[in-house]
Amino acid sequence: MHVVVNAAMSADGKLSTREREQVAISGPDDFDRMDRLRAESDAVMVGVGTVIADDPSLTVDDAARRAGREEAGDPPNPARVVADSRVRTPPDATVLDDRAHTYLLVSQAAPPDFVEQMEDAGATVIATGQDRVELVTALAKLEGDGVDQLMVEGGGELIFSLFEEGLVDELSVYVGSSVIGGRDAPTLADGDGFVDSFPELALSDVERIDDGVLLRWTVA
Ligand SMILES: NC(=O)C1=CN([C@@H]2O[C@H](COP(=O)(O)OP(=O)(O)OC[C@H]3O[C@@H](n4cnc5c(N)ncnc54)[C@H](OP(=O)(O)O)[C@@H]3O)[C@@H](O)[C@H]2O)C=CC1
Ligand SMILES: Nc1nc(O)c(N)c(N[C@@H]2O[C@H](COP(=O)(O)O)[C@@H](O)[C@H]2O)n1
Repeated sequence: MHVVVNAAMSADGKLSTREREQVAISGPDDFDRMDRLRAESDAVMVGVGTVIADDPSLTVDDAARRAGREEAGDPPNPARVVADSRVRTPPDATVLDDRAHTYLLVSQAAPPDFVEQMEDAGATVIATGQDRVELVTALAKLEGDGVDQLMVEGGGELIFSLFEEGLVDELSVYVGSSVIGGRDAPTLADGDGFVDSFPELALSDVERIDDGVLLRWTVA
């Protein structure tokens, strides 16, 4: 499996505000690039924090791209993947609509009636880990289901864990021209943070887009 993390942050490294409200950091061209990346992926993943904060669709906006996927024998939209240890995804969340298939990655601590509710909504539930989703096993199961190209959009808690587990192959960060601030505002990689050994990146590309810059790295 090839895992690409793609996110947008303010000039001061924030993914959104301290109130965790969605902010349009990307401009139109970067949102279009993100749409293309979604269309090229087998699945798009977020943490449940992003589902609760943003209620995203995680679908492909451009009709021609959806048609292109269908011509290639794929569903119009990539699958959606939510890391959600205890099933906090609201039953009316947009990620559960019928535009794409959805995988819910849960832990053994997920309440069975909540799991059943998600399955009734059409989601495929994958349980790994005691209290928290065990990402290595969960991603291996997704790969077994045909997910070769996985795009991860965030947020910072999930991105940190993926780096911690050595699961990230590429990182694309759009840096927008705004300052959000806030010591408690989410950053690109939150979690507990690294203290003595840090994932090493190799810069592969720098591109000006809209009024910001796209930085691309591969993970060593
Ligand atoms: N600018 C951008 O590009 C983007 C911005 N955002 C913003 O980010 C914010 C949300 O980010 P954040 O709060 O960090 O939430 P995340 O989306 O990273 O979700 C974190 C939650 O995922 C669940 N989870 C399950 N398994 C794991 C695991 N192994 N490791 C880590 N998390 C796991 C945890 O909840 P539990 O323990 O219950 O399972 C955790 O609290 C929002 O404000 C959103 O707007 C989000 C995406 C992109
Ligand atoms: N690439 C990017 N740039 C931004 O400025 C953003 N705010 C985000 N957020 C991500 O996009 C999701 C919303 O997408 P939908 O169109 O609703 O599917 C949001 O949940 C974040 O993952 N990304």
